[in-house]
Amino acid sequence: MKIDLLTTLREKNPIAFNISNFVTVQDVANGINALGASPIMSEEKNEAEAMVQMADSVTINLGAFTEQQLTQIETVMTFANQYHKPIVVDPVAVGAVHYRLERCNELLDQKKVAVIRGNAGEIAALAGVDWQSKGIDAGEGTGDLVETAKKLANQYHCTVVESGKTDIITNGDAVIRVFNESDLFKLHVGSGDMLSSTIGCFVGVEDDYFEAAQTAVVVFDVAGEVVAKSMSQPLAGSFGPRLIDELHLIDPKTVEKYANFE
Ligand SMILES: Nc1ncnc2c1ncn2[C@@H]1O[C@H](COP(=O)(O)OP(=O)(O)O)[C@@H](O)[C@H]1O
Ligand SMILES: Cc1ncsc1CCOP(=O)(O)O
Ligand SMILES: [Mg+2]
Repeated sequence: MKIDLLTTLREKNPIAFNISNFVTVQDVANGINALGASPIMSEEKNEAEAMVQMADSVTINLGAFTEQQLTQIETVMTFANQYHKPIVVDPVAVGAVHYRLERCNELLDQKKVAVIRGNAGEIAALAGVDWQSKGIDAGEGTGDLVETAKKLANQYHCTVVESGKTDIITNGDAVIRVFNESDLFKLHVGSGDMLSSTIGCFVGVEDDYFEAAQTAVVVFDVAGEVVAKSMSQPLAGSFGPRLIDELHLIDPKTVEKYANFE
């Protein structure tokens, strides 16, 4: 666990190119900016090469893609592979919508990605493991969460972050479990999108994507935990802005103090 990557990130201010969704794009942009990276979003295929050339990483969120945006996504991922820029994929609701699963499988079969970050339902769907997803949420299942994440990581030779009460991070062999968590994450639509984009920020400054993902998850989860502990009641509308506040304020010593992982 390289917690000092947070200092490196704030020194380098990496450009994090995000193809986002209209639901959470502002939270994602503000979370990246607060953390210390530099967000840029685009929906225009014709500027894909320029965007990828200047970016340190690319995060692809499949939350609300259209047929036209899928063409932009394919173009961006092609340039990201060509220019050796790490790609993070957030496969929103692929466990609930077969069309999305098919498109995401095609992208993963054709392009090289650094990290896939999803909830248990999304990771299980991509790994071909039986699970009952529920819309954008994890849903229910009996599959082994660790084996499912490892299977997908080995399927695409990448790092997988399977988020949940315990976040599971694996490169297909080693496994890190992060126990920091807060129920308030579930109250805030966009928590997963923000986690994926946070991972995008860290893979932009660290070539060991397994390490980068670990630090991103711990920083993000500890930030959420610190905010939740400061709130006397679960205020759904306040958690998001306070999480962005904490992503700006949190320092490596606080992360070190509260980090709970194995
Ligand atoms: N049941 C839970 N209890 C506490 N924290 C959770 C729970 N599920 C997810 N989280 C946290 O919420 C954040 C977003 O993860 P998740 O909700 O799984 O993604 P998504 O929003 O894409 O479904 C992660 O930091 C994760 O640790
Ligand atoms: C509600 C919704 N619909 C399409 S994308 C989206 C946001 C999903 O955000 P998260 O997966 O972080 O909860
Ligand atoms: Mg999600």
